[in-house]
Amino acid sequence: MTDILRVQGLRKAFGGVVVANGIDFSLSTGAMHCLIGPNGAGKSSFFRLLLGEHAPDAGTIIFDGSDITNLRSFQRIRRGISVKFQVPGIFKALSVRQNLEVAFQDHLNGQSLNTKIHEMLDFTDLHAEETTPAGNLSHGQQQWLEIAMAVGVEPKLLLLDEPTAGMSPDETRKTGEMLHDLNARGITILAVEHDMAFVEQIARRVTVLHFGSIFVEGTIAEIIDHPGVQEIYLGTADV
Ligand SMILES: Nc1ncnc2c1ncn2[C@@H]1O[C@H](COP(=O)(O)OP(=O)(O)OP(=O)(O)O)[C@@H](O)[C@H]1O
Repeated sequence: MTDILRVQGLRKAFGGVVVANGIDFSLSTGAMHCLIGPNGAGKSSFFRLLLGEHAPDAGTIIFDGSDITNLRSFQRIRRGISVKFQVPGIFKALSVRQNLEVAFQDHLNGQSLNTKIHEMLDFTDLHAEETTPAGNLSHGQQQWLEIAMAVGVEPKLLLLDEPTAGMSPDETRKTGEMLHDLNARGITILAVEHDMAFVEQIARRVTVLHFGSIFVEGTIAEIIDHPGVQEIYLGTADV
């Protein structure tokens, strides 16, 4: 299987704070992968480096066979990277439909735009809320709308930063099913997540980030049993 993403020696510091300390990371095409690590490990910074929101001090990012290290964010998005950050990125005063229109209007128009909107309303189970202002949706529905906005443009790689934060157990389970569905449609998924039950539901492999470096990678069972991982979560590891 080919790698959709290959990161080598990625480094970034803000003054004395090193957020990426020579990250080497690969992601197979079609993977469902989780990135975990204690608070401040550098997970969100890693996403911002992948998306081009931070310029790295060193290292390379190869996406889908091309070096994208020096591309701007919009160019990376155009090549097929889509992201949903933790902070909701929906327009709360606009209706569900209008949010989807805003997300897709640069890529689709006319009947194809309408078809895609209906497909995404089905996918999120939000048909009944088509004209509801997005701010009136439940927390889970807002997150699903944003996932739909991120995937309607048919990305190759979807980055999700804590997609289930603040969700009820039911909403979390449903989100896991939606991600499996997207993965089955061919979208590679990399998610930052704290909820280990959710990690278990979606991830085939897990990478642990600690102090801006890859600490260990393995199956969920290997990660849960890894004594070093337990230590870094307890804050006693000397890495
Ligand atoms: N723009 C910035 N300038 C200075 N320091 C930053 C900047 N962005 C992040 N940091 C610092 O880098 C470290 C890593 O932050 P980051 O948000 O990437 O971690 P995280 O693993 O996503 O944490 P959490 O799980 O709490 O979201 C933190 O100490 C943070 O304060």
